[in-house]
Order: sequence, then C-alpha cells, then structure tokens
Amino acid sequence: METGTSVKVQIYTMQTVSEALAAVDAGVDYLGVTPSNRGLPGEISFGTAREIVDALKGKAQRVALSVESDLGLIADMVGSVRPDVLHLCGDIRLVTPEHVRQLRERLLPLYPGLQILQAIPMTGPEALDHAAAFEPYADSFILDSVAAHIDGIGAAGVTHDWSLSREIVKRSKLPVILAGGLGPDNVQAAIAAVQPWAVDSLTHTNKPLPDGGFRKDIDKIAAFVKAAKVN
Ligand SMILES: O=C(O)c1ccccc1N[C@@H]1O[C@H](COP(=O)(O)O)[C@@H](O)[C@H]1O
Repeated sequence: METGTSVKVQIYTMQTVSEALAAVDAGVDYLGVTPSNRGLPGEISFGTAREIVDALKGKAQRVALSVESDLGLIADMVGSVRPDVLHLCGDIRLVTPEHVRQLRERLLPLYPGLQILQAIPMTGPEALDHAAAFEPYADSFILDSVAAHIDGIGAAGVTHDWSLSREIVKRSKLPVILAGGLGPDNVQAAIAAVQPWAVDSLTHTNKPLPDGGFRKDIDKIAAFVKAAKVN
C-alpha cells in the first residue's frame, strides 16, 4: 500500500471500463470490482473484471473483492482478474487468520506484489480482537459495516460505531480504510472522527437504475473525493 499525507479514496464497484476511467478522472486512487456470481451488488464476470483491471493499469490501484470461503475459488479469481489488491470480505469464521496466511503462501509466489486487504466486520468491541488476529497476515484493513441480507462484510450502506474504528486505527500498524455508509455528506466527519488512511464508498456514490441495479454517479464520486481530500 502506498502511504502519504492525503487521505486516499477507494470506490466500489466498477461495472464497465468507461465508468472506471471516469472515476479515475474524478481523482479516485483505488477502484474496486466485484467478480462474482452470487448476486452481490454490482457483481460482474471475471472476464469483465479483467477488462477493467487491464484498462486501469498505470492509472489507479486495482482492487477485487471476494466473499468466498473456498481458498481455491479465491485463488482462481485472483488468477483470472489479476488485481493489485485482493480484498477479503467473506465470513471471518470461515476465512480465518490461518487461512489468510495460507492464501499468502499460495498467491504471493505466483503474483509478487499482490496486497491483501482484510475486511473487519464492525459489529461491536470484538472487532478490536479480530483486527489484532488478522494483523500479521494482512497488508491493510477495511473496517466495514455488515448487512444481514448481503453475503460477506460490507455493502451495507450504513455507518457503524466510529469510536471502535478510531481505536483500531490507533492500535494497528497497518493502513486502515474506513468503509460503511460513507458518501459526500458524511465523509469529512468520518475522517475527523476516525483519522483513517483511506475512505471507501459504494451505496452513497451510486445512481440507482429502474431495474434495481445501479451505475456509479460520477458527480457524487467527484464530491466525495473533494470532501475527503480537503482534510
Ligand atoms: O461491493 C460489493 O458488492 C460488496 C459485496 C459484499 C461485501 C462487500 C462489498 N463491498 C464493499 O463494501 C463497502 C461499503 O459499502 P457501502 O458504502 O456501505 O454501501 C464497499 O465500498 C466495498 O468496499
């Protein structure tokens, strides 16, 4: 993970090359894709995810998430999509710190430089213990809210207890991304409260479509970037 003084911005989830390139122009540092066939919000095929990742080479850091618990399926996704960052946001009872250690051992010789971004479910004070347990095996954390109707950690569209997030930022040596219900209207307050290395947004930078899907709202992304980087 690149470090520096300005707060970094990560935006999910790109579904086309053109919206990913527009998000780069809006100043986004980390762009996320959701290569999956489980009905996740904005999910796309491995092939489309690879096209987006290839188009972003040299323009932004490319992040791909997985909610899978089968390490072979996670490895297959990385091999097909080839992101810079693997974002693990599956059930931490099934993908444990030991599993993340095994994934590192398996993937890093094949994809040198691959970074592992571990999601921590911000369900309560136990999140502090979870972060401590994953710390030796992750390169960075994303502290995210959890929704009962979505597989994995994230895409909840709601905030969580930022005082717990602040405590993890204070205790951890790793770069920490704050996620969960962030948008242009609350990102400055979130940064002030948590002092994260980066902020992340999905739901509140979306433009809903009549069919129930969405595309990214580039104006909202630009407003999010402006608000985040003013701090
Ligand atoms: O993006 C998804 O489809 C997704 C699916 C399952 C788990 C996590 C997912 N995304 C991550 O969740 C954050 C926060 O979302 P929101 O802003 O609260 O809606 C999103 O940015 C991704 O990092």
